[in-house]
This record gives sequence, C-alpha cells and structure tokens, in this order.
Amino acid sequence: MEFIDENIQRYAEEHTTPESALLKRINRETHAQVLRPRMLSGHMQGRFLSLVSHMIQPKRILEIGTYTGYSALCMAEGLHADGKIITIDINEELETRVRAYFSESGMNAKIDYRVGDARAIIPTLNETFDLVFIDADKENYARYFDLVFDKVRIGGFLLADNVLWSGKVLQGNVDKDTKAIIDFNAKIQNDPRVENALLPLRDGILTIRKVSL
Ligand SMILES: C[S@@+](CC[C@H](N)C(=O)[O-])C[C@H]1O[C@@H](n2cnc3c(N)ncnc32)[C@H](O)[C@@H]1O
Repeated sequence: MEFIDENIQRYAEEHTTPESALLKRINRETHAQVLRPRMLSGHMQGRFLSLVSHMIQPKRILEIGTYTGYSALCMAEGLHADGKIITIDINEELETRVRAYFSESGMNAKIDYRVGDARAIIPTLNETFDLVFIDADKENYARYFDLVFDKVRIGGFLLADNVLWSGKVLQGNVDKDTKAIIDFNAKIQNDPRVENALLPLRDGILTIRKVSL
C-alpha cells in the first residue's frame, strides 16, 4: 500500500538530500541481487535516520536487523566522535556482502556487526544505548523492546520500523505478524515510561523516548 500520493512522494524525495554513492550502490545491488529488497530502508527513510542520529549524536546505537547494512550506515553518520553502533542480524548468508560494504564506508571501526539471533545477543550486551532501531522479525518486536529497555538511558530513543505494516494494522482479520505489530503499538501507547509518536513515513516509524525507569 502506498500511503501518500505518488507525486507528493516524488516531490518529497526531490527535496531530500541524495544518497551517497555507496548507499546508492547498496540500494541498487540489494534490489538486483538480494531476496526481499523492500526490507531496505531506502533513500528518504535513510536520510531521516541519519538526521535523527545527528540530532542525538549517540555514543551507543543498537540496531536489531542489519539486512544489507543500509540503515546501519545511515545511523553511523551521526555517531558521536567516540561513538559505536552494534548491529545484529541472524542471516549469515549476507555477512560477506555486509562486511564489504562496512569496510568501504570508512566507518568500519565504529561498527560492531554481530551475526546471530538478537534474542540471544541483546542480553549479553553490557552497554547503555542512546538510540535503538528495532527492524527485525515483527513477531518479536515486543520482546526486543522488553529486552533492551533497561539498557536505554533515560532520555534515550527507540525507533521501530514498519509499524503500519502496509496498512494491515487497520484490517480486522489479521495474520500473525500483523497481530504482533498491532499488539506492539498498543503496548507502547500504554507504557507510562515512554513518550511516543507514530510517524507515517514509508511503512510507519514509531518514535519512542524513554522518560522513566
Ligand atoms: C527489515 S530487514 C532490516 C532492514 C535494515 N534495517 C534496513 O533498513 O536496511 C530485517 C532483518 O532482520 C533479520 N532478523 C530476523 N529475525 C532476526 C533475529 N531473531 N535476530 C536478528 N536478526 C533477525 C533478518 O535476517 C533481516 O535481515
């Protein structure tokens, strides 16, 4: 489902800073060579993630769901000088490609890429995060939020992608992933420890700020 008029979308993209040459290539190669390329954040969302990261200047970012590395590179652009992003993905088939992209980016030293199940890796992380991007399997969004919440500083931010799930959150008869997203959105809306705004950017980004323990 497209949420906004095609012409408005084009106009918005024309007034968004272009992708770097590397990001453009990752975007193109992902579409040509990798399964499910729609999972990639893309031009506009990527620039949004970069801007958010620049606003926060995080020392620690956690990304759950690296895929081909596009969004990790966008967020890494805004890291504090001593900053680091930990990005996790379970798909080992993408590892060689992703490591090559990270090496080319010139930001490799700031990227800690872990291949494995985020449900097992997050509890082992001894870090305090300023920014978390939840973008892995929809079924586990609530679990990722619960696993990471105590590791986010008060005043820190979490972003959750695909929370409109192509508009399926409005439908009555829902599948497992849609139900998980609906439940996640309701859980965040009812959590007194956070403030949140659901932005209808691309497939929906739930923007969350931790306000108390
Ligand atoms: C939507 S894609 C991520 C897109 C990427 N953040 C971007 O914007 O370009 C979701 C990724 O989550 C990964 N994933 C799914 N289940 C996972 C799990 N349990 N632990 C870690 N990664 C997982 C998938 O392998 C897939 O690459």
